[in-house]
Amino acid sequence: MAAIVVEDIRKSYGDLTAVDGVSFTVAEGEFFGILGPNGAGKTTTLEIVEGLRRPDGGSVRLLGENPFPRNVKLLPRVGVQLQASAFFEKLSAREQLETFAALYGVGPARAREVLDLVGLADKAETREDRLSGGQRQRLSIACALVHDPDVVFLDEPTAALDPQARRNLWDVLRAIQARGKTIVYTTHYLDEAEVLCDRVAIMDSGRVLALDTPAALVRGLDAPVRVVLERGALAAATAAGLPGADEVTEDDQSLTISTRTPAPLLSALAERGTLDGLQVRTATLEDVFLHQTGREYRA
Ligand SMILES: Nc1ncnc2c1ncn2[C@@H]1O[C@H](COP(=O)(O)OP(=O)(O)OP(=O)(O)O)[C@@H](O)[C@H]1O
Repeated sequence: MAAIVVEDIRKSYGDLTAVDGVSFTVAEGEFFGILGPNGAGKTTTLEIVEGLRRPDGGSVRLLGENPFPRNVKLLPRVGVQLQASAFFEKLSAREQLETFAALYGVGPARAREVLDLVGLADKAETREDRLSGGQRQRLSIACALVHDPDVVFLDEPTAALDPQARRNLWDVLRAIQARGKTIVYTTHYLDEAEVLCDRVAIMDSGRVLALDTPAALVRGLDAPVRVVLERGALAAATAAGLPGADEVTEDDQSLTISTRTPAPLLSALAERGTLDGLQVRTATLEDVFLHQTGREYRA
């Protein structure tokens, strides 16, 4: 069953069209990513689906309900983490969560449980303003989960985190999905969405340019595999003569062989003993973005 059905939603702010006819469906238990550069319309789309904004046109069904205007039937079933989180002043992580739990009519035991889930059990008694950026981000996700909602919305949960904190948070997000939750999240990190999401919608200028599993989007490009060698490992002319080599390019650092048949090329390179430092690169979601828009992806 679909957890979310979005049909042709639109939203303008004055002359600016922020969301320009967006449609998608999210299945129950799915990890769905809305991706795109800054200003693509991700947050506006998410806020409309959450019921925080009224669309100018189109329709949204969230767990079978219309989320706007504020639909109280949905509140116990939906968890929302906003881009800018607000906490109660001077409370510890545990007290924050117990307060949120109480607002939802949930007992304090649940606060402990979600602290564990987001990996903050050892910070339970630390005041929110003394947590690191990554820990605060995890606390705000815990607040969105405290009432055990079925659908969780996260707006850029990994923005502004260092790489290690980002990866820790990935484990948290995977643990949430493993509990059967539907997750809808926005990000401008395409590499991250590629590893986390079941399906992604790539947005730009208020529209969905592409929507599918990351693997299907990349496969659909039918892009060659690039085999990268250190410069000097092989002469360009020799590389061009190898079986499977379609195109050879060189720069100061490396020699790149494009191929659509990597197996014979890699065995020819192995026979020559040139595998040291070799890298094999396949297309990524950034290439999908380039293909769709004709411009490089800039988060
Ligand atoms: N309340 C508002 N009033 C006027 N313009 C807005 C408002 N909110 C968003 N916009 C504009 O609408 C466009 C889409 O914004 P939105 O926040 O939805 O994009 P986004 O993809 O989430 O970007 P970001 O990653 O920067 O949050 C942007 O050009 C933004 O400046």
